[in-house]
Amino acid sequence: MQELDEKILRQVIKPRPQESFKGTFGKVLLVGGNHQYGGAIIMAATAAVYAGAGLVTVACDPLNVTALHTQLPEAMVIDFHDQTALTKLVAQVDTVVIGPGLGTEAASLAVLQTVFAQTKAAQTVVIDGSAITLLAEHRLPLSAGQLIFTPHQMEWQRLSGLAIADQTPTANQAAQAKLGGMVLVKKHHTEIYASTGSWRLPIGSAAQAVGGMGDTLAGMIGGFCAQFRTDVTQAALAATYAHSAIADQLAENQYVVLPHQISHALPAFMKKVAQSGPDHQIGFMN
Ligand SMILES: NC(=O)C1=CN([C@@H]2O[C@H](COP(=O)(O)OP(=O)(O)OC[C@H]3O[C@@H](n4cnc5c(N)ncnc54)[C@H](OP(=O)(O)O)[C@@H]3O)[C@@H](O)[C@H]2O)[C@@H](O)CC1
Ligand SMILES: Nc1ncnc2c1ncn2[C@@H]1O[C@H](COP(=O)(O)OP(=O)(O)O)[C@@H](O)[C@H]1O
Ligand SMILES: [Mg+2]
Repeated sequence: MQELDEKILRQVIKPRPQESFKGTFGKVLLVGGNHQYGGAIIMAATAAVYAGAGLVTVACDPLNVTALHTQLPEAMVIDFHDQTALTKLVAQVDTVVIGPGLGTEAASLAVLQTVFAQTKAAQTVVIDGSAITLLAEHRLPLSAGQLIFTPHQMEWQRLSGLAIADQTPTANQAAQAKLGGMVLVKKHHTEIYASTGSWRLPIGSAAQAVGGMGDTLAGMIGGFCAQFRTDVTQAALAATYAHSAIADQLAENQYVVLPHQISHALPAFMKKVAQSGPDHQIGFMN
């Protein structure tokens, strides 16, 4: 297992080409946010927008639209119960993030089935939160897209069948091989498994143990994969590293770090990375 380090940031986050427009930087659809968990999809969408995705659309329960637009007017929105609109939109995006606050009721399952059935091999699909729990409960046919699973340890237990105590690197790698795609087992020192290797995140702290922290990571991964799509694995690794690197910088002066603070810090952090040389310590606050 390789230690992930700061180099991954510079490998992925480059100065933007000036000959460009919003379409150059990718289209992301985020699906989730039922009646109970509107905050989750707002945090995920905020992360995708602040990470630099060119166009961001949210498919959620219409109850959350006013709250979403109050925080994030940059995002477009559709009702996730509208199967026709959802199907049409899935076909138009590069990346789908599904699961933050999706819930596990019948309507949530129908939404997940539509997204899985409509996504194609060229698309990246980030599967988080309730989508992982639903998948573990219902054993659905998987999406044809490039899959990135982002379970916390209990979600990984549900999906892989490995009890938390048995989630060793060897067992996790074998479970990833069976599942396909990329798997981030989120915890203190998150582990990432892909068919091309495995990585351990050596940074991050208990200041991040706040609801919504994973929703924010899922949105960041979506934003990075859509924008830096030449290598989706590298993009997901860079997003994971950036999420905790920003949290560590904020935690120098804060007892807890709120998920939205990571998103709000992203543009300045990414600017520093894009203009930094190989020996430069990246600190967006200094
Ligand atoms: N503001 C919002 O709208 C928010 C909405 N959210 C949305 O809620 C949905 C449900 O997601 P969820 O993660 O909250 O619940 P679930 O999947 O039942 O897992 C919790 C169970 O697993 C256990 N557990 C063991 N190890 C663990 C570990 N390392 N990390 C975490 N848990 C661990 C844990 O143990 P316990 O805490 O009880 O000791 C408990 O028994 C999902 O869609 C998500 O996006 C949230 O993001 C919050 C903010
Ligand atoms: N003690 C900790 N040390 C480092 N990272 C942590 C710690 N606690 C939580 N995190 C990080 O916070 C995120 C939590 O994800 P998740 O449980 O899905 O949150 P939520 O669903 O509430 O958004 C993960 O990225 C995890 O690695
Ligand atoms: Mg989560």
